[in-house]
Amino acid sequence: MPHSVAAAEDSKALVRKTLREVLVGREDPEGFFAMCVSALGHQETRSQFLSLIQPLSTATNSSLHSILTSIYRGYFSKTEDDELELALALSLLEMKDHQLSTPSQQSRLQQPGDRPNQRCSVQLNSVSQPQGSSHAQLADVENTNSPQTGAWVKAGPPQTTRETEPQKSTHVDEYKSETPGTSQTVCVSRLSGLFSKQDTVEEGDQMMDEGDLNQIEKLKRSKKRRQRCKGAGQQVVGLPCSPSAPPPVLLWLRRDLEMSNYWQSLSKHNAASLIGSHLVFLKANGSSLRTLKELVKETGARTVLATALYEPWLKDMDDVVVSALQKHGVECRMIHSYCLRDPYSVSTEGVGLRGIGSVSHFMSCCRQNPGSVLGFPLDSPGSLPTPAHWPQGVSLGTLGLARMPRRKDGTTIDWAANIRKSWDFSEEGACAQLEAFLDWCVDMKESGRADAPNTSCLSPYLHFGQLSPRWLLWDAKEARCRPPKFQRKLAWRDLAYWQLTLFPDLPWESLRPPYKDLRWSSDLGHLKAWQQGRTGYPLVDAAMRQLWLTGWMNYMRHVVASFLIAYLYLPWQEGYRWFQDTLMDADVAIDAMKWQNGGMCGLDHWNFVMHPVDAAMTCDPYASYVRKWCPELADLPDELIHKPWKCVVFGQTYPERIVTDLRERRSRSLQEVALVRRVWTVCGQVHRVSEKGERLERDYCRIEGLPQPPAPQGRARRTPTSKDRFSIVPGGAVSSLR
Ligand SMILES: Cc1cc2nc3c(=O)[nH]c(=O)nc-3n(C[C@H](O)[C@H](O)[C@H](O)COP(=O)(O)OP(=O)(O)OC[C@H]3O[C@@H](n4cnc5c(N)ncnc54)[C@H](O)[C@@H]3O)c2cc1C
Repeated sequence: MPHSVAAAEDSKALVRKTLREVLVGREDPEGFFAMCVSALGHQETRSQFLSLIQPLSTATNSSLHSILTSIYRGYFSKTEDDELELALALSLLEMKDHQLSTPSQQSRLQQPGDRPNQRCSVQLNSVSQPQGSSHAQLADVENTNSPQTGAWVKAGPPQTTRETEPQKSTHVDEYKSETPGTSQTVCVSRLSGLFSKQDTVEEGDQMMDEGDLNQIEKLKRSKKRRQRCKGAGQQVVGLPCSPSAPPPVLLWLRRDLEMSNYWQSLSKHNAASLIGSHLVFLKANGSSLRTLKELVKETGARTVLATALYEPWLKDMDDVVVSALQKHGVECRMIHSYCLRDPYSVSTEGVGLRGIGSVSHFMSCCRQNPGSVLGFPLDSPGSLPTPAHWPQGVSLGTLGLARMPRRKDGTTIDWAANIRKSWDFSEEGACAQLEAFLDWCVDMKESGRADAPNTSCLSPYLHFGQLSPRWLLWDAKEARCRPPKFQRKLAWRDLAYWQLTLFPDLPWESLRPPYKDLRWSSDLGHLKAWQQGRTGYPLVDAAMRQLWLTGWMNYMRHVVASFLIAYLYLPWQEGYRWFQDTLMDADVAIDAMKWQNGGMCGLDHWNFVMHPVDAAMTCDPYASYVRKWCPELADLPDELIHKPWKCVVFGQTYPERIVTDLRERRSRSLQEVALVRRVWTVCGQVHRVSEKGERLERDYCRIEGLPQPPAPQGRARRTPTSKDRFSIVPGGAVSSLR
């Protein structure tokens, strides 16, 4: 089936599926209509919507049918200005039919920075990834009936739909050695690996970092480190395996996947071009394996080096490609770089499972079972040789990574404009940020303040690969910036990936089964208000607006997560998805681990809740943060700005609070948690809490093939009580009470 026809079918299937959600009350009519406009486009919606909803015109569903009809009529009979307003209203609705398997590419909604008269309707084209089973992913690679679900999008809003980057995707870049006498090599790495200094080649006892392609800045200031590397007998290498590197190639594997953030990264720094080479983009039409095989054939490569991916479903996919290549006599070697350690190599042996989920436990595991040593980072090559033959590539634009939504008049909505202003995506930008951080990190105070840059702000660069964790760790050590603390933070990162390898459902399912029984709210209005920074609580709103406008938020992630879960009772998965859609550093494993912990169902769940007002006293005591992101409150005096309801006429300048009974809500939330922790039912049997933890642990071990835990000792984790302080700001990243 031609691709466009398949995509149209996918869109229609999605529409039908969402219609079923409307029927069972899980999606509302406006949301459904918005999704239709986005998925089908204006023309198609105009011509087909009424026939799509025709089955509802029976007596049972007639009221729903008439609601949908009136939305349709209203929408298509509006003038341009009215339409913008309506589109805005529609855009505020979120899809319920999330594709949880991956960071969704949800629609961007109306945001604080948008002026009403800029509102407009859009046609969105983003496409969600397939549901996250490894089979699905493999199917995608192999082009066997991939459940690529087609556009899921919504109409809408003004500057909407930010297609976020899902997991580090399956980009592939390749290098071919043309040097006579050396083995022909294809280097396959993730995009993040491509630009980073992080790829590590292990040879015997040695760990060697693949040099980054354009670490010019780094090269200038890393003599000391280079000497140390050489002094330690390490071999300094540029690109893996071959001194004569082949052309870097980026092979785009996922059909239809839009990844604007990657696009921005790529367009900003085609690293290879700075050192005498350039990046060749290849688009795999349906099967990455086929394209890769063709490239191997074309280049005569006998070795493939690949950056390892850790998401279980992507690893499965890689395994298939590797084994297929090996069958053809191509040697494949996976290079570990995105984390400090290969999460699949971390073992609990000698440490046990008690405390699993905490970073201390994780670090003990790493210490006890060191596995391969953390090598010195190595410098990048000064230049890359030009190959005799360049593979034929396509332009970056052809990959369709950054398709912006369009208005009806055809103009583009550039939702990323503010984000571009906020970040320098180039590697130079990353290095400058790193340098700045290293300059002040010695005096770094862990204050959890929103109004001061108290952390490195490097996570997007770590995510996209302009910086590698190994270099960061090394540089931080050199700069003496409280290395143990910093090392701990990077260990958190690794811990998240370890958890994901143990529990592949981490982004979707509450890890602690009893918590699946928690009753969550489905108040879409609350969700929208939270997403848009219109909850009426200035600290929460400031953070959510910052997130929208810049793709970033730091410590405030804890505040907004607490608010969503403990005060609005919205499922943590909603927060996870929104963060995936909006964060520049959106990372499947870290994001999921943190939201699970915030939702109290993770391995290391939070023992605090950040009260949206009280937390402001410590996070933003002079209200400069709130003044910056909620300018309509800027003139309020300090003592009122975090509680504007005491003085502002609502609805005109600043939204009214969406919930006011914080104390009761918090108390109810605690009761709910206490309840599910007290009793949980499995197969009709009621288990006491005291048995639950052990049972869970044993079940996990059995499922994961881990050794059985030792007999329990010591006290069980404490259930939070209403006497707990509501707004403790723990120092640095959150740790448990343990
Ligand atoms: C609800 C929630 C969702 C989150 N989602 C993400 C996410 O999608 N991607 C992401 O990178 N971080 C996430 N974090 C963790 C943390 O907030 C960010 O890593 C941090 O704010 C990034 O800022 P920084 O680079 O200045 O961090 P720094 O404090 O300077 O730390 C340096 C690096 O260590 C790592 N790190 C720091 N804290 C943590 C942590 N608690 N867990 C894991 N790694 C950590 C990050 O890679 C970070 O860049 C989330 C936190 C919460 C509460």
